[in-house]
Amino acid sequence: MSIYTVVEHSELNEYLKGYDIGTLTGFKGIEAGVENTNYFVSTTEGEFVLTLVESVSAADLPFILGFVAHLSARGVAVAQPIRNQQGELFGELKQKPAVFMKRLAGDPLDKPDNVQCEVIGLTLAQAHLVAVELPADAYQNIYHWCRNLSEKVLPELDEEQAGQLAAAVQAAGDLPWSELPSGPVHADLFPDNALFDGHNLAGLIDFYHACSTAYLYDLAVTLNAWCFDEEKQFYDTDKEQLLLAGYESVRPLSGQERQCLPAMKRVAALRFWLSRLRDTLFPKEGELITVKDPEGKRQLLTFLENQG
Ligand SMILES: Nc1ncnc2c1ncn2[C@@H]1O[C@H](COP(=O)(O)OP(=O)(O)OP(=O)(O)O)[C@@H](O)[C@H]1O
Ligand SMILES: N[C@@H](CCO)C(=O)O
Repeated sequence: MSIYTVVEHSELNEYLKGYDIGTLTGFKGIEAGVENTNYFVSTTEGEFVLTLVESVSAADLPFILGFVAHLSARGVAVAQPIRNQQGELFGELKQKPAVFMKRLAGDPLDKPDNVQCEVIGLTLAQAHLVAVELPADAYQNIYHWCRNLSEKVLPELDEEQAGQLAAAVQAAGDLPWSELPSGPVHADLFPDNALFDGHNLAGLIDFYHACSTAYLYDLAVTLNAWCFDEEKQFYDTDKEQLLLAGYESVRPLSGQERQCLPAMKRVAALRFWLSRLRDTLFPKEGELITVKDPEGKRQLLTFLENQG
């Protein structure tokens, strides 16, 4: 469980006065999640989720929340952000940016099935199609991000892992990043960021990694997260084909994107190996914190490297 910032009843009551979503009837810290503080909030008007944003600064939120609001307005299945009485998508509580979203009905997935993989592929492509309408602000060069973080992490690794990490970072730099179609993307579309009710997708959540970068990177992150079983060390090719088919039914890949996909899956594995290493080696302070195991992502990278 990750609750970095504790909110008292009186503080939430006061904060709610800036919104037109009723008065507080109850709230509870949410166990899932790694990076932000989340509460389920019940009011006289309905059910909401309050996020105290710990992982990015307020300066990043107009892009992130503007992206989510745009997806929601264009009919993509996402949690709808709530505006306050000033029309803003976030305010401040306990000196943290604070966001209200409508609470979705479904549950986060643990192990997706084949149909859910197809649905998520289709939804991801819908998001990419609609993202094209927005300026590609907050561009993130994933290769530079990996290279910078690797410099911090490398001295802490044994020789074998350091060698693997350095080689993977170098390979990430070989991709033709500037030629690949880019725009705003989710960038962290793991199964726990998609709420499903059976096979019905209630919506995508947790856009706090959103940035503008190659759509293919977003697809690779999603493929790895939905199709690779970290416990069994098994990349499910049926799921991969279905997710890709769902995606391409809406947004077919170009020849160049298709050619770059295997290398991009390795970049996506590297990216999350690095962030999990960072969170393990340099943990944030907090009340109750969950850190995911970096080893699963290193093994995924090894698996993908062996595939060639
Ligand atoms: N709009 C929503 N509707 C219903 N439940 C939600 C909603 N937003 C968040 N949740 C719940 O809160 C949990 C944590 O949310 P979220 O994944 O955004 O947290 P986080 O700390 O940013 O996590 P992550 O580790 O994925 O970065 C989700 O797993 C889900 O149970
Ligand atoms: N989805 C990430 C954690 C939050 O970004 C991971 O599994 O490492």
